[in-house]
Amino acid sequence: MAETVTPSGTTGTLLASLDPLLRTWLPRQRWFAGKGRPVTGFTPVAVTELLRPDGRLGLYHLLLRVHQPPALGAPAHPGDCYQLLIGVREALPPRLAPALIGHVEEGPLAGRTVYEALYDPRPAEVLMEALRTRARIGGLRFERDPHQEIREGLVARLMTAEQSNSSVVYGDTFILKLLRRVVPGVNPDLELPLALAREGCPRVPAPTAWLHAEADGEPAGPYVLAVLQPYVSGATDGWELALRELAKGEDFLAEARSLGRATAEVHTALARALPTVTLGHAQLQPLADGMTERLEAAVQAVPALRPFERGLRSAYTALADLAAEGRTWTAQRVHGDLHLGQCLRSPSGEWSLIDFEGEPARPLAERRMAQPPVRDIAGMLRSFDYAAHSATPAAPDWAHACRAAYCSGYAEVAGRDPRTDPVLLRAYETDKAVYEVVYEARHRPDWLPVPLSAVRRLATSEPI
Ligand SMILES: Nc1ncnc2c1ncn2[C@@H]1O[C@H](COP(=O)(O)OP(=O)(O)O)[C@@H](O)[C@H]1O
Ligand SMILES: O=P(O)(O)O[C@H]1O[C@H](CO)[C@@H](O[C@H]2O[C@H](CO)[C@@H](O)[C@H](O)[C@H]2O)[C@H](O)[C@H]1O
Repeated sequence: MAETVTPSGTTGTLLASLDPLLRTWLPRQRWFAGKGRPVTGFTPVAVTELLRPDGRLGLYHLLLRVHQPPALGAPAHPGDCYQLLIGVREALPPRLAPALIGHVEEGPLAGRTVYEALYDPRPAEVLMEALRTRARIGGLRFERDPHQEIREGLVARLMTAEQSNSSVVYGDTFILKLLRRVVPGVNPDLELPLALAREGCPRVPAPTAWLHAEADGEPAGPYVLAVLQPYVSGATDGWELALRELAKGEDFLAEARSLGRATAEVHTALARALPTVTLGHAQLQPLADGMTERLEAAVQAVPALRPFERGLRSAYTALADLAAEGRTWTAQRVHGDLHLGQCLRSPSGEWSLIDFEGEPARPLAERRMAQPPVRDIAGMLRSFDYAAHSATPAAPDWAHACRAAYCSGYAEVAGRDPRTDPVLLRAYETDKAVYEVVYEARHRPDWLPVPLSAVRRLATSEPI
């Protein structure tokens, strides 16, 4: 992509002054995916001046390629591209102290303070105004659904939740998600909600506006940088709600059933909106091989898995055997990373599904592939199990009942019960549990017993 030279200075000098500050600040951010490897430099992909720094405030939009040595055993890589919004002020007021990036020592911004601009309502409102007016600034294209209105003057606040990206809420009316690690091409976080909106599916907030950056010479097309959706005000996510009911000793059957119905509504609409394919032996064998390879890598990383390896492997060979006998399955676009935390319940009891990005660590092309819908169902079944095993004492019967209610709800809408396909379901649930073992070993070792208890069950193929 051609870089946008800022009107009041050159990209080079701006970056030279930011470089030492970003090297220490960037790896500390929750959304920075390259943790554990030093940052050795930056290349600008695009730098756009959104507000010229005057005595009070300046604002830059940056797309930066971040150079790092490759992870051990990984091939050389040009570096991930990140989206940053950098504010410039003479000094930061105390309320913006957590946003500090540092003090610039040299160049045109010498003596100024730079900071993470999303913490500051004013720059966040500049973004909203650009979306509202469908602005074109440098290579940035702010787009809006012409049928949806955005009221002027909505007050912005940054969400403080632990996230892979960053979100700003505007007056309890909209939420803007800024993607942090970006790649050129269609992003399922915009693609799927737009497709669902076209189908009239009410289970996903319909995108109101979005931000693209031109990507000259990139065959995949422009970057998707941000998506604005209606904010589900007063919502509680499914994970919080499930834990709350568990703590009260209450069942979660009606909600689990309703979540099953919501998942099926989304799957049915996606199957109408986007192509479906039939998976036979030629597709299933590599899919089962991929699951086996992930298991082998997981056993290397987490030796506690070793006693179960043989039993878990049998889940994948059973799937490949069925395919070899001529069994086929339909695949379609799916959510790709569904769990209770991705389900929001409005105060009136309606469920919405959010975050269609898929597993962010996987390549875009893989995240956009058609997959058996059971993949999402397996994710939700694991989530009920997670909730039940994080309660004290663990409540396996609670999980069992929720899982059954969820499948029944799904069947009511989709016309097919996932439990009638136990081999496929077990393979996907096993793959997810193995992923979770690695995830917990890396990020939350105290939680490792939760997926390990499922591994024990799945290795002996107990039915759900
Ligand atoms: N439409 C929405 N209405 C209300 N809250 C939302 C909405 N979309 C997202 N959120 C909140 O923002 C959080 C992060 O959103 P998500 O899309 O999962 O971002 P990330 O990919 O960074 O994890 C969610 O956990 C939820 O609490
Ligand atoms: O939400 P993310 O896309 O960042 O997903 C990652 O983190 C999740 C935890 O926050 C993790 O989910 C696992 O723990 C959840 C409870 O905290 C549980 O509801 C999920 O079922 C379980 O998989 C997810 O695996 C990981 O990719």
